Amino acid sequence: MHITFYELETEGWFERSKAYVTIERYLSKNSSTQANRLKANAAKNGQSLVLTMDDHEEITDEYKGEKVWWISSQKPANRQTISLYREDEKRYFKLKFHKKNRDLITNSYLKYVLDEGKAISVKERQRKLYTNNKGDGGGYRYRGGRMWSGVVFEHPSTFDTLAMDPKKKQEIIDDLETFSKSKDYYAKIGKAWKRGFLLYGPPGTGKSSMIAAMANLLKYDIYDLELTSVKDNTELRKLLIDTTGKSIIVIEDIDCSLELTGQREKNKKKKKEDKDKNEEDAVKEKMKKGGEEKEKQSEVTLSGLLNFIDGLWSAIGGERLIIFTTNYVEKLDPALIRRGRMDKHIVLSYCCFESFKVLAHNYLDVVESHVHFPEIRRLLEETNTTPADIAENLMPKSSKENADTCLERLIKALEIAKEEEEKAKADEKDREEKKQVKNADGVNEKDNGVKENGDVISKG
Ligand SMILES: Nc1ncnc2c1ncn2[C@@H]1O[C@H](COP(=O)(O)OP(=O)(O)OP(=O)(O)O)[C@@H](O)[C@H]1O
Ligand SMILES: [Mg+2]
Repeated sequence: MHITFYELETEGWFERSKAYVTIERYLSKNSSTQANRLKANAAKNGQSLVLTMDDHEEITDEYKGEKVWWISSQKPANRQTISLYREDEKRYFKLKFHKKNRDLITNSYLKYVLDEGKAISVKERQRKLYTNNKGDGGGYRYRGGRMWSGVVFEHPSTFDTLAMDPKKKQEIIDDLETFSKSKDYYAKIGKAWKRGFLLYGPPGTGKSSMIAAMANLLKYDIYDLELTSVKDNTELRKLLIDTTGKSIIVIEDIDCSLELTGQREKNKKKKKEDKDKNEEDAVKEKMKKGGEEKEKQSEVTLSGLLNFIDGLWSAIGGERLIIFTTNYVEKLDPALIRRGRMDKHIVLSYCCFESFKVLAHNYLDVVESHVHFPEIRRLLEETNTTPADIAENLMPKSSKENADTCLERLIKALEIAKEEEEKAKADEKDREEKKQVKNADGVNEKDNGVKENGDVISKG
C-alpha cells in the first residue's frame, strides 16, 4: 500500500504542508544515516542544518517490528497550468507498507511519526526570551502581530552550574521532568497543564539563574513579564493569551512590581512603614529600578493577577510554568502563593558548604578535599554569604591567579564578613540593652511617683 504526502497544500494558497514538514523532520534522523544523496535546509535562523534525503531516494524505518519504506520523489510539472509557485517543485513523500499492516500504520504509526517530528522540531527550535516592554510612545509595538518582543535566549546557566544542596536540586529536576511528561495525567485529574513556582531568598542567591536553568532543562521559551508596564487587567489577560505553550512566564520581584489598588494598597503601605529601615531601602531601590513609569500607575489588581495565574484563561496553550521571585516572601498576599497557584515554594539561601563545592568545581576545577576546604567549611557555617559573593571571589582576576590564591582570597573575605557580622550583632545587643535599661528606668520612675510617703528610692 502507498500513502502520499505532498509538499504543497492543494487547497488555498500554496503553503508548505505542515504534515510534510513534520515528516521531513522525523525522517531526518534516518536519512542522514541511510540515504546517499542528502538535501540541507537551514534551521534556527541559519545557525544549524537539517539534513533530509534528496529526491528519488529511499530509506526504511521500523515500527513495532514491522518494516516500512519512505521514498522522496517529484511529480513531473504540468506545463499546461499557470502556477504562482515554482512548478517544478511538486515534491512528495511516499510511504510504502505491507497490506497486512494497514491498521497499524494508519492508526498508530502515522500519529507516532507526527508526534516525534513535532518533538524534534520543538527541541531544535531557537528559543526566545520575550518581554512586554512598550515602545517610547507608550503603546505596544506589535511585532508580527504580537504583544511581546523577543530576542534569542542564550543564557548559559544550567542545573550543573547552579550551586545548591544536591538533594534539593535533584528534587526540582525530577519535579520539572515529571511535569513536562504529564500531559495525560493533568488531563485525567482535570487540571490545566501548568505549574507555579515561587522562588524566594536574599539577593544574589541564584533565583534568576535557576529560572534560566529551568528553561534550559526543559527547552522552554521565557516570557519575562514586567508588571509595572501593564496598564490594567484586560491588558494582562491579552498578554497571557499571546504567549505560547512550552514556556515559562516569569514575574521577578513580585513584591515590588505590583502596586495593588484599593484597601490592600493602604494596608501594605502601613505595614511597610513598620518594617525594618534597611529592608525598606532595598525595596525602594528595586522599585526605582523596576517601575520607572511610576506616574502612569499600573491598574493591575490582585484579583487580576490571580485570574492571570489560574483563571479560565490560564489553561490555554498548556505546558507552562509560572514563576514568581521575591526577596521577601512574607510580604506577599497569602492568596497569591497558596498551593495550586504557586505549587512549589523553593527557598534559595546563603551558601552552604555543599553549594560551595559546586562553585569551586565550576570556577576553579577544584574537587573534594583541598587543603583550604575545612577552614572554608567552618567559615561558611559561621557567616551568611551569598553564592554571588563566593562566586565573585572564586573568579580568577588575572592569568597569575590560580586556585590556591583564589581560595585564599575567599578565606580572607569570609573572615572579614564574619568580623563584620559579629560587630553588627554586638552593636545590636548593645542597643537592645540600652533600650531595656531605659525602659526599666521609666518603670521605676512611675513606681516612685505613686509612693505614698514620698520616699525616693535611689536609681540604679
Ligand atoms: N546558586 C548559585 N549558583 C551559581 N551561581 C550563583 C548562584 N547564586 C548566585 N550566583 C551567581 O551570582 C550572580 C547573581 O545571581 P542571580 O541573578 O541568580 O541572583 P538572584 O537571586 O536572582 O538575585 P536578585 O534577588 O537580586 O534578583 C549570578 O550571575 C551567578 O553567577
Ligand atoms: Mg534575580
